[in-house]
Amino acid sequence: METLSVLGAGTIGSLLVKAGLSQGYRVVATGRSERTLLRVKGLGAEAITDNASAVMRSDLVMISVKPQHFPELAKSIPRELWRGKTVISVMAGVRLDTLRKVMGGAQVFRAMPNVNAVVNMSTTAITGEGEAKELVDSLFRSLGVTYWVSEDMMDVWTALIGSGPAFISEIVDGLVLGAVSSGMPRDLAYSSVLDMLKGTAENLKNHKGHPVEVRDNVTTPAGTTIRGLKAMEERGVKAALIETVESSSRRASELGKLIDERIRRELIGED
Ligand SMILES: NC(=O)C1=CN([C@@H]2O[C@H](COP(=O)(O)OP(=O)(O)OC[C@H]3O[C@@H](n4cnc5c(N)ncnc54)[C@H](OP(=O)(O)O)[C@@H]3O)[C@@H](O)[C@H]2O)C=CC1
Ligand SMILES: O=C(O)[C@@H]1CCC=N1
Repeated sequence: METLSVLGAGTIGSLLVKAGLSQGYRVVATGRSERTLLRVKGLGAEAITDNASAVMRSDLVMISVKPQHFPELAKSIPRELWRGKTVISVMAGVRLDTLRKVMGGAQVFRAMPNVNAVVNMSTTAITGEGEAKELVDSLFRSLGVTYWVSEDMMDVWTALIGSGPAFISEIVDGLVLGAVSSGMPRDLAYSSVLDMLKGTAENLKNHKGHPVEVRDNVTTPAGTTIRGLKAMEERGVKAALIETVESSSRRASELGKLIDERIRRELIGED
């Protein structure tokens, strides 16, 4: 049985632990706090604090600490331990080039799943090269669907798909509040808006054309929809959504640069 380690078994790391277990790996997970360790133990993984030992014992290593914690994590693992390992980072922004600087001799991939992995509906982008490609793909397929993309798509993917569930949740909350404000009980509004969201996604997928065509099919002249659309235009909802993704994507590349600079300075000794 092969061993997979998950360094940083938090929100996403725990889902990676579940994926590893479901694929038949022996899983070693790391964390700092008792709470994190207890949670992954409950999932059926071995839980430890020693990252170096976890890497040493595994064939496949997933890195799921926050990007800001990566330099500290990297410092705690002797470089020679990475040789021959397959490593998958899910950290936002941190580039393959930066990871390879730290993990010379490893086969390195980046993946960007989303929290919908909790219901096996993650939409995961993966980038990287090497013979482990199929193995990496099948791990993430156990959490939903996968797309292989070039690395220059990863920052915008992180914004659109990684952070996307937060943006959609915010929109859902706004719609529900609108219904409550118009007299509908909250529970009814919430459950019906989720069904409508699912139905709209299926409808758009089936339609295959541009989403504005579906919008126009709903919009009766002088009817109800056009009044709502006008309010959206007046409040700049579309512009706000464009800026949401742009801004979030800029942050991903900013994080990537910051971590790269820290790795160069603190681990490679470059100025
Ligand atoms: N949340 C999301 O929807 C997504 C997140 N990501 C990426 O996943 C990564 C993790 O995010 P998320 O799961 O939300 O964050 P969490 O804070 O939930 O998880 C990070 C975990 O890392 C652990 N950790 C930190 N430093 C160390 C260390 N030195 N050794 C061992 N464990 C350590 C923390 O342990 P402890 O709690 O014990 O301190 C924590 O459990 C990020 O890089 C993020 O960019 C990617 C896609 C989606
Ligand atoms: O907010 C973040 O930085 C992470 C990356 C994608 C989702 N959550």
